[in-house]
Amino acid sequence: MTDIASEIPEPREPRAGPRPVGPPALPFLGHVFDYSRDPLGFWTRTARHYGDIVPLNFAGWPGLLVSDVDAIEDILVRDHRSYIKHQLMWRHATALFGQGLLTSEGAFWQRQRRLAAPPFAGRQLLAYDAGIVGATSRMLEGWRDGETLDVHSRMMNLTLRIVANTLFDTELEGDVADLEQALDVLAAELEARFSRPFVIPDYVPLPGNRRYRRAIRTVEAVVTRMIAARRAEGCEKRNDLLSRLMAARDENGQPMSDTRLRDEAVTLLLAGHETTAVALSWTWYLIGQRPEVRARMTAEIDQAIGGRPATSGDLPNLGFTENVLMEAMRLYPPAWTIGRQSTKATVIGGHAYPAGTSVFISPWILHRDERHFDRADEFRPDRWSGDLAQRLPRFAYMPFGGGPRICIGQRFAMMEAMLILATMLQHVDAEWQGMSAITPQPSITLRPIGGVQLRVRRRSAGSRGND
Ligand code: HEM
Repeated sequence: MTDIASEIPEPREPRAGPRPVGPPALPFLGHVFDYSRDPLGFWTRTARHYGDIVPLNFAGWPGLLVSDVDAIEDILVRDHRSYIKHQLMWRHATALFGQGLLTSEGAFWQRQRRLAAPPFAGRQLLAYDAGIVGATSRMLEGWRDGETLDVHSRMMNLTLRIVANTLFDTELEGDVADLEQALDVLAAELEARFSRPFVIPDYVPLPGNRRYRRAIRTVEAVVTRMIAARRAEGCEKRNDLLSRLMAARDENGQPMSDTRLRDEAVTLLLAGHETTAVALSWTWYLIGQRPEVRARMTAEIDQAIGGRPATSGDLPNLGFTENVLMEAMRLYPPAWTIGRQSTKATVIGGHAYPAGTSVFISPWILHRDERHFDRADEFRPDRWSGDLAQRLPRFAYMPFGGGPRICIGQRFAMMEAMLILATMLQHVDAEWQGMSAITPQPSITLRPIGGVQLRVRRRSAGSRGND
C-alpha cells in the first residue's frame, strides 16, 4: 500500500496584506463565553461579520476560524504535517478514546490506519449489505401503522448494532441498552468538556466526572468482553476488523496490546454509529416535511429494487436518494466542526501564525455559504443532480473531512445510510410530527434536540411494484 501522506506539496510562503481581525474579546476568557453559550450562532455570526479567516482567543489559546476553501486545503492537505488533532478539544477525551484512530498521531496513527483500512474498502465493504438490510428489516418489524415514534433514538440503536455486527462480527444483544445509555452520558459529558477552556482532571470527584468514568467503564466492559470472546475462539478464520487488529503484528512481531485494541474498538464503535445515525435523523426530519420528495425516493426505490431486500449492487440506481442524503448532510453536517492545532509556525491565508494555533474548520459554515450554494438554507436535493459536485471547490462540501485524515468510514457510512433509507421506504412512509423547527445541538455530533418524531404509515406489499 502507498504512503497515505506521500506526494503532498510544500507549504506556502507568507504574503503582505492587512491581517485579519476578530470580534471583541473579554479579558482573560476571550471568546469562551460567546462560544459556549451558542457555538453554531457564534460561528455563523463570526464568519459573516469578520470573514473567512478570523482570529479568536479561548482563554489564552490563540485560535482561527477558517472558512477559506484554499486555506482549508493548505491545512488539511498541503501543509498537513504542521498540524495535529486539536489538543484543546481532544485532551478532554483521552480517557475515552486513548490512542485510537481518531486521536492518535504520527507513525503510530499511520500504521493503525493501514491496518484498519481494508474492511472499509473494495469487496469486503460491499459484503456488509446483507447485515445492514437485515438489521433494518428487524427494526421495522416492530413498527405499527399509525404510531408516532422518535426516529433519532431508533437510528442510534440501529447503527450501533450494525457497526458491532459488521465490523466486529458481534451481536450486542444483552449489552445494547447499557451501551446506549453510557454513550448518551458520554456525549453529554464530552459536550460540557469541549466548551470548557480548562481541564478538570477525571479523578476530581465531581458528579459529571463520576458519570463520565462510570460510562467509560460500561463501554470498556463490553469491548473487553468482545476481545476476550474473540481470543477464546481464535481470530484466524475471521476477516472482520476486530480479528484483523488482533492478528496484526508490529515490526518486532508483537501483537497489539489489549489497551490499544480497546482504544481502537471504542473509537470505531463511537465514531461509526452516532455520525451515521445523526445523518439519517436529519434526513428524516427534512423528508418528513416533504411528501413530494418521499414520493420520488419511493418511486426510485420501487423501480430499482421492488420488494426484494436491497443490496450494494442497487446503489448506483438510487441517484435521487443519494442526492437527498448529500443535501441533508450539507444542511446538518454530523461533524459540524473539525479542529487542528499547529505544531510549528505556519502560513494560513497568506499570514504567518505561531506554533500552537488552534484551527477550527466548520462544515456548518461552509455548507451554508451562498458563494457556493444557491439559496443555501433551503433543502433542495436536486441541486446535486447536475455537475455541482464537480464544480464546487474541493473543500466547499466536506461532511467527511479531507486530506490524509479523511473519515475512514466514508464509503461504509454512505452505503449504510442509503441501504437503511431504501429499506425503510420500501416498508413505511413517515411524516414529521413537530410543530416548530428542531434545534441542532452541537454536541460531539450535531444532534437533533428532543429527537425527530415521525408518524408511521406502513406500505402494503402490493404498492411496492415487482415484489
Ligand atoms: C455520516 C457518517 C459519518 C460522518 C459525517 C463522519 C465524519 C467524519 C469526519 C469529518 C472525520 C474527520 C475528522 C477530522 O479530520 O478531524 C471523520 C474521521 C473518522 N471517522 Fe467518520 N464519519 C462518519 C461515519 C463513520 C463511520 C461509519 C466510521 C467507522 C465505522 C467512522 C470512523 C471514523 C474514524 C476512525 C475517523 C478518524 C480517521 C483518522 O483520523 O484516520 N466514521 N469522520
